[in-house]
Amino acid sequence: MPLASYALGMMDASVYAPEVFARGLPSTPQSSAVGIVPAGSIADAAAPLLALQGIGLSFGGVVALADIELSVNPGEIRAIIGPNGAGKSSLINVISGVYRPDRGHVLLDGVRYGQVPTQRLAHLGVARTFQNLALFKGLSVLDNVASGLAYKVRSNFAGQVLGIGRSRGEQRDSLSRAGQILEFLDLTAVRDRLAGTLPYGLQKRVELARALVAEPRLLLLDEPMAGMTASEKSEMASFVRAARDRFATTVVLIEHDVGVVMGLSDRIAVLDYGRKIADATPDEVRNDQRVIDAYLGVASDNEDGAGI
Ligand SMILES: Nc1ncnc2c1ncn2[C@@H]1O[C@H](COP(=O)(O)OP(=O)(O)OP(=O)(O)O)[C@@H](O)[C@H]1O
Repeated sequence: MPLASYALGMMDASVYAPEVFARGLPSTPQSSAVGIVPAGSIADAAAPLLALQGIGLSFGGVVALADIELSVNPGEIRAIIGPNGAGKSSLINVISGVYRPDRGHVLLDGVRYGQVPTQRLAHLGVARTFQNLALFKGLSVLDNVASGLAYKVRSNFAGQVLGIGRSRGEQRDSLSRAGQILEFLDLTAVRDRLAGTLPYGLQKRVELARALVAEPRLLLLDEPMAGMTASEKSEMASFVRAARDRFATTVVLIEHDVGVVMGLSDRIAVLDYGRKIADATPDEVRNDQRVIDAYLGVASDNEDGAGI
């Protein structure tokens, strides 16, 4: 069985959306496929791509998020920063449908959604990477990236195993799209290597490629530069910016390296004890006394805060 078929066979192959093979994604998610609920009005052109309204989330007695409002415009690179325990991971898990908030709503293009099974997230036009690498280490780089398109495959498992009919065409399309993304992210030289044998920084870039291959409307990056060297971080920042420019993808990222965040983001939301204490441009955030007291004054004393 070809490795790509193996990867595709492990994924949800129940829904196929041929339009996503073309550049640009449909402006309305496939609500019937994912069980999302229209918010009551059709999104207008000026609406943010992502809106969080009054989000609250607690774990037992611990308030992780309190009354969070966030509005992310199409094509924006938006960072979420804050001290340890501030609520960053909780927020990205709410946006990506892993957690259902106790209060409030998440709207994508004006359409509300709640808890979404991970394999359904792609149908909303949302892709994410993970803080800890989540690649198929025993598969090639090419097959890993092609697996980012598995949710579109409509052929059945037998077709994939035998490589016949519609399945063969879908596989060819997926591998061809994966090859293009690898070229874009300067990974062609390692396309046939097993993902698990690559240096850590390259594996993080392969994860970015897998998330990008479906040209998501919203790309969520969970600490994309964690564990990287300074030069790898700056390279990754360039690729994230290039991806936004090329695919008009909106990016929301969590990142501890404040120096990288300041250089990469259009706007930055700062969390502290589950509350948003600032939401502004990098320059404004850098000079915000509340942010300095809660975070930057501390962050600049450690390695991650260098260069703010
Ligand atoms: N699954 C969970 N169960 C119980 N408490 C949790 C859970 N996840 C998060 N918390 C708590 O919610 C608060 C916010 O945590 P969260 O991980 O979202 O913060 P963070 O800003 O991502 O922190 P870090 O930078 O250390 O990753 C913390 O007090 C944390 O202990």
